[in-house]
Amino acid sequence: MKGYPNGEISVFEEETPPGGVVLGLDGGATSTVCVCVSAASASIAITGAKSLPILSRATAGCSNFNSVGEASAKETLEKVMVEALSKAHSSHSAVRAICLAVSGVNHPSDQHKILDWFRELFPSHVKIIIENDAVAAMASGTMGRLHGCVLIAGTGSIAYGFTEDGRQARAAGAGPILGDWGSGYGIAAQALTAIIRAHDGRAPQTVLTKNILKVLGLTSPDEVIGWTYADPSWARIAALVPVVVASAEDGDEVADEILHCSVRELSDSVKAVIRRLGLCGENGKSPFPLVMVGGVLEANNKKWNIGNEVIKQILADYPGVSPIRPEVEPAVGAALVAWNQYNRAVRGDQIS
Ligand SMILES: Nc1ncnc2c1ncn2[C@@H]1O[C@H](COP(=O)(O)OP(=O)(O)OP(=O)(O)O)[C@@H](O)[C@H]1O
Repeated sequence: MKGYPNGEISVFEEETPPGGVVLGLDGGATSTVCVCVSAASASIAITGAKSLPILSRATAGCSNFNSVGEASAKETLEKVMVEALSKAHSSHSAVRAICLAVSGVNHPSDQHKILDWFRELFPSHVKIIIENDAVAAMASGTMGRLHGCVLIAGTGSIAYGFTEDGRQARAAGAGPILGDWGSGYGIAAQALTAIIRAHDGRAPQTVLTKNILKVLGLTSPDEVIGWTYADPSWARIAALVPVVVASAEDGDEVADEILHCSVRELSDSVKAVIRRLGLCGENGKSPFPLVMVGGVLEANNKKWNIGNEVIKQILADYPGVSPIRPEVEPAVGAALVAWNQYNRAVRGDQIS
């Protein structure tokens, strides 16, 4: 996920800030980002409550253990935390809380596994929160509050929801083989399939053929077969979505139908989560936020705006939805979750 302003990164000349630091991690299929922020409760007031002042930011590769294996995922997460701490002139002993929001965390056993990796690295009083990366995306739009729904559509897609009493539900996000047709990969895979079907005479001709061949530097649909086998990585395929959008905007019905299918899939995923959690209340109109994240939803195309079409479909059934497009990146959302938990615990201690 790209293009967030992320606020100013303060150059912290001194040692660890008084009051310690918290870490927020967003671990995705493409990259992992860790931000280090001051744990002090005054830090939000300083920034006018829009975000947290970021002391440092570090990036690394994929940390989804389903994709790269457990050893590599652990090494990546550890490396990115060490780098963020070092850039903030801080150390493990200054850490007060961490939120690791990592793709691939789908079950309590995944949370236990990752907790086992890091429990010994930090003092025992450090609060370590392990969540799916959708949690970071949600929190990036709500100042760390976990209530409402988040829809992510980048290379992959997932809808995730949270009730105020802590229940969670998700829909889609099972990967391209298990039908995430609303994702960037899903859209592009359908477009490539449409080219092959048209070439065979099994489906109508489409301008997608000319447009995609041009972008890939190929001359015949037969060559598309070799192109996909050469490197079937999800992000490489998903990168073709802008060609599908441009073809639809030029009036191609096949491309247009693929985008409509994506809108249906994405809005159906959100609606399923809303229904299962009862987020819309008994009258169906209770207000709740819907955070929208990812390249497929964020793009501001000439005519075809997938994000806006998804919002329209959801509002038609659930008028209480307030769409939010976050101004900070998901790693900052993860830091807000850790910051909130830590400061809530500190306030609790002060009261008791
Ligand atoms: N103008 C556009 N309109 C629609 N989609 C676009 C546009 N530009 C880029 N995209 C798509 O956005 C997707 C990438 O989004 P993003 O960068 O959020 O994904 P990612 O972070 O790599 O994936 P994930 O969130 O699944 O880890 C790709 O499918 C890309 O083709």
